[in-house]
Amino acid sequence: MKAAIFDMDGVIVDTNPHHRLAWRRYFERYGKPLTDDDFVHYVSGKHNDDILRHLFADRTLSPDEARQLAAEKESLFRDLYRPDISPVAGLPEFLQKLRKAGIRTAVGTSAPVENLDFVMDALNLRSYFDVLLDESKVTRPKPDPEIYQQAMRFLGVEPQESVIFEDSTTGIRAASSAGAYVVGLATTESPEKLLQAGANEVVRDFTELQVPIAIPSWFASGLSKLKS
Ligand SMILES: O=P(O)(O)OC[C@H]1O[C@@H](O)[C@H](O)[C@@H](O)[C@@H]1O
Repeated sequence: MKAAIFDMDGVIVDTNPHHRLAWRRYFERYGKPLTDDDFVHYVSGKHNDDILRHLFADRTLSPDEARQLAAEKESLFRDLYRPDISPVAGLPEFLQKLRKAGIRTAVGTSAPVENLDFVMDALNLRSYFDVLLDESKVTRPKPDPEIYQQAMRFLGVEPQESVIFEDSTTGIRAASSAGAYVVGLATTESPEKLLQAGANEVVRDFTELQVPIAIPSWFASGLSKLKS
């Protein structure tokens, strides 16, 4: 493993209960209910354009209208989440170990840059990442693999050298099509759903994970000679 790439919502921060509340209030404003099932199907891990297309299924929004509506919702979300902001359990310690082990790191989120900045700055996490990619850096949102392919390109690693951490079935499909090893975090959806979507393994949070220690190749080959 040379690189660890993280989704943000549901992986770095367990924001989905607050996103659900913000979207629910927002949907109600426009006369539509949002059930928990709807949230998982049409919202979690999706790009705002896709979410708004579901909300306003009866008309086409202009790009300007969509941008303004998304900005309104995200500002409501940040206000709701600000008092509760905290990292997913074990994440800061896990990031410190990755740094020590020389593993390159990135974030790939469908959220706008305002949300990414809000999380990085409030939790003081910026220095742990080599690359931060928000929605504006891609033309095709998840489940398309573009954001993860870009992250690997920036980090200079191959898919088989990368581990991606994701919590939504939409994000897991993106990560798995990018060809990486996928760890599902069961913050938002059930472990069964994450495995079905293509996760290679599922954990509850980062306290369950070990950082592999890099063994120099000369030492590893010496070890295998000793064994044989
Ligand atoms: O790609 P990520 O980090 O899971 O972000 C997805 C989130 O992006 C946000 O902008 C949406 O409003 C959320 O509802 C959505 O879940």
